[in-house]
Parts: sequence; C-alpha cells; structure tokens
Amino acid sequence: MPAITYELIKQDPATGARAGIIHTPHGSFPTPIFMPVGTQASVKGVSPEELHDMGAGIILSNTYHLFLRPGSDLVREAGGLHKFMNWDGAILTDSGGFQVFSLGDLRKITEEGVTFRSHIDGSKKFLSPEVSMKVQMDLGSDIVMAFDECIPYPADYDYAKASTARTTRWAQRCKEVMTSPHQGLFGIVQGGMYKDLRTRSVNELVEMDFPGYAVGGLSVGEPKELMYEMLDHTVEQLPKDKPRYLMGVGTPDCLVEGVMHGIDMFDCVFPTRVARNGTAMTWNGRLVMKNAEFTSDFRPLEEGCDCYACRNFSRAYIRHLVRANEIFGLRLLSLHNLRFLQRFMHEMRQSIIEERFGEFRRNFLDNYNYGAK
Ligand SMILES: CNc1nc2cc(C(=O)NN)ccc2[nH]1
Ligand SMILES: [Zn+2]
Repeated sequence: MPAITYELIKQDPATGARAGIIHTPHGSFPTPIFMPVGTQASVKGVSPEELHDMGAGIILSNTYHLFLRPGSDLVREAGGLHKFMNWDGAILTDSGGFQVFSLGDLRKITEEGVTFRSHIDGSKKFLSPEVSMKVQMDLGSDIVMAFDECIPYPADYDYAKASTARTTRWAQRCKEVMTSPHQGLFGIVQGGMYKDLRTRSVNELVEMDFPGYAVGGLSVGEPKELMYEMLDHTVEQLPKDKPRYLMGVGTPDCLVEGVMHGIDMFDCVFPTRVARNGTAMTWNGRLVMKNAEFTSDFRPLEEGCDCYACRNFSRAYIRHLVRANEIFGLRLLSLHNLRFLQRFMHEMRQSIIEERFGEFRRNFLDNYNYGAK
C-alpha cells in the first residue's frame, strides 16, 4: 500500500477543477488544499494547536533550512519532525532545490549536486539527490520532494533543456535511495517556459511512476499569463489518479486559476509574510491595517470570519497593535490570513462538489480587488 494515495471525489464537468482527498500516514485531507509554510519547523507565530483549530491538514517545511540548522541528525534523534515540532498532521518537505537555486552565483552546480555557502555562517555545503533524500528521511515527512533545479526566468532553451534532463536524472537517483515505506516521493516537473521541454519532463517522470507530481519552476517572475499557459499545458498530461502540486503559489486569484487547471495542492509564504507586514486578506482584497481608515473601525477584520482574531478583536485594535509594533498584532493577522485561505479553499471545494465552480470563480474574480486597499 503506497504511503500517499489520491481519491477523486468530483471532477468539474466544464474545467480541470476537481475535489478529492489525499491519504497520508499522518491523516487524510481534502483537496484543493493550501499548505501553511513552516520553513524552519514553525509556521511563524502560530502554534500546532492553532493550526489544527484553523483546519490545516498539512504544512510545508524546508529541507534547505533544516539541513543548515539544526541539522537533520538532531531532528532524527528527536524522533523526526512531527515529534520535534509537536505537529501530528501531515508534513510535506521540499527538497532544497528552489532555495539553493535562489542563492544565485553563490552556488556551483555539477551532475553530482550543488555546492554552496550557508547563508547562516558562510560555511561550504553540498546538496545532492542523495543528501536531500537522507535529510528528508531523517525528518520523516509524509511527502518528500525530489531534488531538482528550479530553472530561473528567463532562461534560454539550451540551458532549460540541459537542466531539465539533469532534473530527470536526479529524480531517478532520488527514487533509488528514498526507500522509506512511510513516505511518498513526488517528482517535480520542470522545463522552463518551453512546452516541449515540459512535455518531456512530464513523460520521463510519469515513466518513473511517482505517487504524486509537482509543477515546479513557475511563479519565478514570469507574467501570470505565461504561468497559466505552462500550467495548462503541463497538468493536462499528468495522471488523473495522482495529486498535482503547484509549488510556491499563491495569491487567491492564482489559487482559483490553479484549481481551474486541475491543481490539488498549493503552498505560499504570502499569507504569513503579508501578515508580518501588517496586511489582512479578505474576500474583497487586502486591508493595509496601518491605514487611517481603520482608526475607529470597530468591526472585525472580516465579517463572517470565524478565526480567533475576528471573534475577539476589532480592526481599530489590530491597527493600533501594528502601529505600536506589538508582536500580538502580527500573530492575529497570521491567524486570520491562514484561516481565510482555509475557508477560501473550502468554499472553492464545495463549489466544485455542487457543480458551481464556474460561478464561484467569476464571482470571486469580479469582487477581488487585486491591489492592497
Ligand atoms: C514563489 N514562487 C515559487 N516558485 C517555486 C518553484 C519551486 C520549484 O520549482 N522547486 N523545485 C519551489 C518553490 C517555488 N516558489
Ligand atoms: Zn478572521
């Protein structure tokens, strides 16, 4: 019995949107789903209990960061990441591919792997398919991501072609050493912004029969239209009986478009990052809490929201906390933004099940003010 399985509940008849359930050794969760990001084994300012209360079924943590600090040996000694951070839901760890390639010229790529300098103490480090798999097995995450290269944007065809071919060879090396029966290894489709390379990447990875597939190398600075074009081209070639994960996405409008194209799983630092910048997410766009308009606004952040912040505090109070640099204000905004995304995905999933996804999408996009208010 594979560690990770996908159960299709409802396929939207008019689009790629679908509702499902993903089963993991640490519980099952409904899809489409948004994964809160806990880069260093903590979703910044939010406790595991609060994550459960808001309905989070799975969180993401970063191999690159935990490899550098505290090191995966310590986490293994603690009994794995679930025990170390006291989170008993599912965990997905990314492979370090994105972080390492975001270091720019501070890293050297060879067939063997990547040498780079730690952003913490400048010491020389080496990541490879084998090292990334060893770290993720030490962490004991339910979903392990293959070690790949996230191709920068823009990239010329020859570079994208060579890099994608190497990503396929690296995926094979990951598969050979990731032997834990309790963890599922997802392949990551690359190919830059070239449809033929995306197709080749999909075909070569599907050949290896992974329990799930991620679409990588998107949301890396390309225009949204190009991202959607690549997404549409890629997802339609992926197996229907396996989860699809769009890495690093995204804002609510991108989540709706991603679901329309058949994506099941998303992650993005956006909700917690903008919370720390004093911004609340709502169905009609973002509220910049420092704005004077909220000075005497004693309503909750969002009418109808059931989160701890909206049940107990007003916009005026949260504006005061943000202006006074009170940590509690940022915590309240994080709790609200994460709960907003859980509610958002739940509503979207319900619309698919009730065959009104098209209406949900039009209604949301008509009312969503893309800019910050
Ligand atoms: C925020 N944008 C964004 N793009 C990503 C791509 C990857 C990827 O290709 N990993 N192998 C990971 C995280 C990402 N986050
Ligand atoms: Zn709220």
